[in-house]
Amino acid sequence: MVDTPADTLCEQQALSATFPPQFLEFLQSNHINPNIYTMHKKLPRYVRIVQYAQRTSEEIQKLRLEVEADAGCRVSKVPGVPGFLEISDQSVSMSQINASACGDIVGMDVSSAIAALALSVSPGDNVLDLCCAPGAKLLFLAELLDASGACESKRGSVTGVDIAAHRVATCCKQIAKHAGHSRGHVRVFIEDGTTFSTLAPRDRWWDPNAVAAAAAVVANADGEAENSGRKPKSRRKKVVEPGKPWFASRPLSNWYSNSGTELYDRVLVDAECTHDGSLSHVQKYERWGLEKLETQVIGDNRPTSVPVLQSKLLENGWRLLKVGGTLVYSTCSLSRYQNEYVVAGFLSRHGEDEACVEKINVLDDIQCKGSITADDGSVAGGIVASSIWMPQTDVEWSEQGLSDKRSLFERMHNAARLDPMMSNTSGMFIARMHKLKHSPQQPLEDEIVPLVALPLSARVHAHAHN
Ligand SMILES: C[S@@+](CC[C@H](N)C(=O)[O-])C[C@H]1O[C@@H](n2cnc3c(N)ncnc32)[C@H](O)[C@@H]1O
Repeated sequence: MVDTPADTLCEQQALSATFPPQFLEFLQSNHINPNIYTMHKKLPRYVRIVQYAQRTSEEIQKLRLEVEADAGCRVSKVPGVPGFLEISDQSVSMSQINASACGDIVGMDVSSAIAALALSVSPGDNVLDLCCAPGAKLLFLAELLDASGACESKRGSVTGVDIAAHRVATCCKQIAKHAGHSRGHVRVFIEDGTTFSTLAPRDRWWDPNAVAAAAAVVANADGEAENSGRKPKSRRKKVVEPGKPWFASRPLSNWYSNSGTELYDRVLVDAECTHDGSLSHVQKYERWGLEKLETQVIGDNRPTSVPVLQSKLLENGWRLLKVGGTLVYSTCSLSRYQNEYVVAGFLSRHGEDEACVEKINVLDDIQCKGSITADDGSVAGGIVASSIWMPQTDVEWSEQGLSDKRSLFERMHNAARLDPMMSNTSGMFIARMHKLKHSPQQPLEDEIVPLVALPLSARVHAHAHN
């Protein structure tokens, strides 16, 4: 069904009436188009097929048809994004799909998949996920690593870090439920990603004979890791404690008794943000009470404190990355203060000989594969990325006070935005960075800031309403 301009206008007016004024002001001061929230019902729902690489094409086709029958609408594969299905009707609930209850599929937006795929995980990589909970990307990365042949090469690991204990508990539960074979590579820490310093597991730590033992590790509902049966009772239960990792696999925990010597090959900084681009996140507040949008999304002066946190997470992720390695910085915010200005601040501390923002090849692949086509030949859409934000004219550069900073924006032109108004996905910013050499010296704590802070007037305003 095609919307008329009158439909769209009504939706926009309804939005202005429903969102709390402070949230609308936050959108305005962050240059975020409020109309993105009219897209939620128009976008498809995306799901990921768990353990995709281990399934035959016949099994995948059978699963797709089962999901289609339960959903009662068209379900198609997403071109260029292996293992993802698109359910054409966003209002379909996961609870009505049997494959979800059986753990064969999990809900995950394609924008998140693109952020993880942008890392280009290769066989044997040691991957660090610095803001990992509740674990959607971590699980996907573990599967990608497994599918890349980690099992055969006996190398590779995924290390998750998150500061929020309750979210790590959910992450551990997800690993226990869905990671299957790939859990043999995973460990998770409750720690502050801005100071996390544990190095990657040593090369060739992994013993295929121990995979069965890894399967005996489960996480209970409180986020406690248990080893079933084998150890004396006194040692059986390990509560996940700050500073101590929860191991999804015994071989990895055996390794941990030795100290790490390696930096990471791949680092994902899927940073804490105001989640304003995640349409499903904002949608949840319709059930929880829209007034909570103010306290939880923009309360505690978050619009100004979060970009500083993001800059510190990015800086620490970079410190832990090998020369020759790849770091992906992503957020599900569409605020330039949390995206372009954070990356520009980072590039101002790391010269062209140290850091280069690379093309996100997977986006090209997805976009060139074009529209999503169902088996019946009908076209459902297609994923389209937008360029980063930057002033367009000389006047705009000087108005923004960025005339002498152009080169920083030019250096990041390969980063991308997924804007729900045109991307056919939820909102996401993705920058993929290649490390050319180590920094001669680490920046001082108070130097680690975004290039531009939220203007004072907007800051005072957000603060005055708290
Ligand atoms: C956007 S969410 C991450 C989503 C996750 N990557 C996924 O795909 O499921 C951001 C996460 O950052 C975590 N976080 C916030 N501050 C942090 C810090 N200082 N160190 C590590 N994690 C932090 C939050 O607890 C939250 O789980």
